[in-house]
Amino acid sequence: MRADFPFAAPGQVIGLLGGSFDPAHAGHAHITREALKRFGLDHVWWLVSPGNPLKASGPAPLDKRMRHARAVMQHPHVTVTDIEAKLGTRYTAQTLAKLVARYPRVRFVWLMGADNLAQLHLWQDWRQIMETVCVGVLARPGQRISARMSRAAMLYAPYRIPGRYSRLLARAQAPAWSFVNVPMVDVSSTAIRASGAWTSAQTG
Ligand SMILES: Nc1ncnc2c1ncn2[C@@H]1O[C@H](COP(=O)(O)OP(=O)(O)OP(=O)(O)O)[C@@H](O)[C@H]1O
Ligand SMILES: O=C(O)c1ccc[n+]([C@@H]2O[C@H](COP(=O)([O-])O)[C@@H](O)[C@H]2O)c1
Repeated sequence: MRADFPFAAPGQVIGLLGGSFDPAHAGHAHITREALKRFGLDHVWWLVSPGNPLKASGPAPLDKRMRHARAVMQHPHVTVTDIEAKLGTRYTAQTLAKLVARYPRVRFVWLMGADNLAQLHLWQDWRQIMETVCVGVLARPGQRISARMSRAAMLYAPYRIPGRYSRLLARAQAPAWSFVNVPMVDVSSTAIRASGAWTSAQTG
């Protein structure tokens, strides 16, 4: 295994939080800490995306986003990575296929905020994602209803693990997903960008 890919021991359960992180903020850090606890994860890897395939405008340079993400998320069980740039993937289904092949004895759980569950049916090969890994969804302000009524939530309703049993997700067989009603932090990258603070930020 190449040294620039993070280490994971056989049998470990790794949560993957993909995002633009343009910029990373307290909401990302909060759901990551909650995910570690609520889904019984050993570790979380942040996948700082080369660029969301559904977003028209490109994000800030990857190295700037990585530096800032590392400053925001300092936790012994969290690693900030640019794995997708290294793998040459942008679509989550492709990323997961490559990670599963590269780490055959590791269990991956895809993590996302409720807004992403509401949109999941627009992602490339989204059903393949649901069939490949377990999915942990964390509440986000204003998104509870759209997430619960989403196409993904409806179609995969029989495979939902109730939030009170969310720790079972780590050992479940895909398809399986769980929505947890964690306390919410009302922060977004959009709002930070709109404030101008990120454009002028010199991180690192
Ligand atoms: N405050 C939050 N509460 C819950 N989930 C969040 C929050 N902020 C981000 N997330 C989740 O983190 C992941 C990465 O988010 P992303 O980097 O797009 O941040 P964002 O604040 O949603 O950005 P933008 O405003 O540019 O869309 C997504 O799954 C998103 O749902
Ligand atoms: O695979 C797709 O079609 C796809 C479409 C939209 C978003 N994603 C992924 O979803 C994650 C969150 O994206 P974002 O930009 O909302 O932070 C990030 O890992 C993206 O690569 C993936």
